[in-house]
Amino acid sequence: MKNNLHMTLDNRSLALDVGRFPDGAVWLKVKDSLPAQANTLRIRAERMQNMDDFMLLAQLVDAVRHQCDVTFSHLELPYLPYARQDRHMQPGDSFALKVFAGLLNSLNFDRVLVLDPHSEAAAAAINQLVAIPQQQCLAQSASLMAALAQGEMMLVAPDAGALKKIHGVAQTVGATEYGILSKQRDVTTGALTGFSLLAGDVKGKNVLIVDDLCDAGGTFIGSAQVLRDAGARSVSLYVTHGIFSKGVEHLLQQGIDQIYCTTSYATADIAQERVELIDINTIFNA
Ligand SMILES: O=P(O)(O)OC[C@H]1O[C@@H](O)[C@H](O)[C@@H]1O
Repeated sequence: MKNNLHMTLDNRSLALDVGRFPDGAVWLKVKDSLPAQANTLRIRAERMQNMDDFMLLAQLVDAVRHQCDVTFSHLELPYLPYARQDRHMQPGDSFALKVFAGLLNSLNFDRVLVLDPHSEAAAAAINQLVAIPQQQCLAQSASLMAALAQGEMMLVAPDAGALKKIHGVAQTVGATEYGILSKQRDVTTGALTGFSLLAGDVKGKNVLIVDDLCDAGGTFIGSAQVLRDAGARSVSLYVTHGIFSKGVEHLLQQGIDQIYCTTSYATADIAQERVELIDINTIFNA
């Protein structure tokens, strides 16, 4: 079983072992000896996806605090699971982010650092949340920053959610204008319709669509079509969280020229000439 947890106590890294019992329950062990006291516990929980991952985190917190009096506990959670289920969307649906936040809050972290959460609901639901903003993540790509700083690319927000953040990105890269698209999603079926360019002259421009995450990619394939119809020369995509549930080729073959994303969820194996990964270590260390 792969271990996605990393921990330090007062900057000393401690080795962990994880596994699964025959009944399916997961187990975790801190292999190095724990001190009786420490000032700061830091845990990085990478690619958290399911309750096994959460149980391992909870077990790690319990194992450490059982033997060690810790003054401050910080969690780095690059990808926030359930972030998109940020309200009761339909009758019968659960507000999954709130349910998950309740579990996370029970671990009593003094700080929970999350990269570019999907919406403001995350900060409302999770205690002590520190959101690392989209622009701070994007800014760790030297090639992207150079292209944007030289005015070689025009920023585009693909929908209302992304529009809330694009201003911060524009300020960081010194862009004076950006394009705005709109789309509609049927929350029952997930189907996307009604792509349109609301603002921005993209004719002859290299554009960069900026959003928090890419899942199946429909948002960006639809957006790329509209942007190309409006005369865009090339269409690149930046997302903080690359789920790419239909693969990156699905996007690269349907109107997206270049993809940039962090390693909050995406793994190294998708990197290629047209896919640049931004290491989350550089973001957390910035
Ligand atoms: O179109 P796909 O990639 O499936 O979904 C990604 C979009 O769905 C939204 O929640 C995200 O913020 C993004 O705009």
